[in-house]
Amino acid sequence: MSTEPVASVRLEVVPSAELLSQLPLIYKAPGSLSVTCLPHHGPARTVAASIELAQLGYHTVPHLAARSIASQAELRSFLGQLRDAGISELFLVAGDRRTPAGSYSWSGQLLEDVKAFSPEFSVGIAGYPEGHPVLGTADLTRSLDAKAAMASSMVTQMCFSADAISDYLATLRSSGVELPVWVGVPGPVSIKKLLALGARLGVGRSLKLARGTGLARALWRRGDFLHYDSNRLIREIHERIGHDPLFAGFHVYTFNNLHRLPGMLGSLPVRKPRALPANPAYPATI
Ligand SMILES: NC(=O)C1=CN([C@@H]2O[C@H](COP(=O)(O)OP(=O)(O)OC[C@H]3O[C@@H](n4cnc5c(N)ncnc54)[C@H](O)[C@@H]3O)[C@@H](O)[C@H]2O)C=CC1
Ligand SMILES: Nc1nc(=O)c2c([nH]1)NC[C@@H]1CN(c3ccc(C(=O)N[C@@H](CCC(=O)O)C(=O)O)cc3)CN21
Repeated sequence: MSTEPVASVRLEVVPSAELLSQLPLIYKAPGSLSVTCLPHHGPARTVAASIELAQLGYHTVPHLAARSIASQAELRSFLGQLRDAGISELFLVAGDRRTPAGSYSWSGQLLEDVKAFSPEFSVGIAGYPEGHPVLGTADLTRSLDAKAAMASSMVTQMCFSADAISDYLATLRSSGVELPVWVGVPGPVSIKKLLALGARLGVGRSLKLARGTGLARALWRRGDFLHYDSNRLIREIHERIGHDPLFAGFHVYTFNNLHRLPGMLGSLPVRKPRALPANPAYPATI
């Protein structure tokens, strides 16, 4: 019998009208989804889309960006709507809004209120295997120390290095953080978009690293400089940390580039569903 570990997968999607009609065609419920909260969208859009996706039967994890939440009253209202839709897990992050919309300026503050108002939610927080372009290591460590005890899991920022992720898990463990880690990897996306978004989101260091390693090799082997295929990176990460008890699975940043997802999901080293439905979906479901 193979001792090869299997992984779970979760897709990160951006809320949009097309998503709700197109996603079910290629990724079947009850797969897991993580729904972004971008500054120019605002949290109400994330909440509304998450509720619709949950109603379609997905395990849905809305992002709540602290700096985009206007007030405690707004937070209570969002939590009530999400709970009523059967949603039980959130991802809390500071968010990229330059000026906070209300009194929440970082995710620890938001986490405290979520736990005070609706302790039944489990909460994921962000992790940075390669640091953050603006926040220093001391800031990140302080923030993690403050949040870890209230959190149930971590999602890592997009990263192209299996070594960096493996080292990060070791650092977490040595600092006593034992949260299950969803490892954030890019999905199949055009190189142009990846570079543009990466620079804006602050994953420049990772991208620079990737040019010399996994990214460049993957592109070269495929003879395809237009699209990035993260299967190789995923395999490398899986080989390195697939057996680690802290490894929760892959969090795939899809950027809603759905048409290339089937090929990627089909080749992931993921947990297969126990019983295949009559018209099998891609096996990348939990
Ligand atoms: N990893 C991801 O998926 C996402 C990451 N982000 C980025 O991550 C940053 C940090 O988010 P968390 O890990 O939740 O950090 P956090 O909320 O735990 O904050 C860590 C420290 O950085 C400070 N800080 C956070 N955002 C700041 C900002 N925009 N300007 C000035 N100081 C700030 C906080 O006051 C705190 O001292 C966001 O601001 C954003 O750049 C945003 C959305 C998603
Ligand atoms: N700093 C930071 N902020 C984030 O929001 C973020 C991260 N990092 N790291 C990982 C993921 C990736 N995220 C993103 C960011 C942008 C798009 C995106 O598609 N942006 C489009 C606009 C989409 C729209 O308006 O509907 C763009 O062209 O900017 C998707 C996911 C969210 N997450």
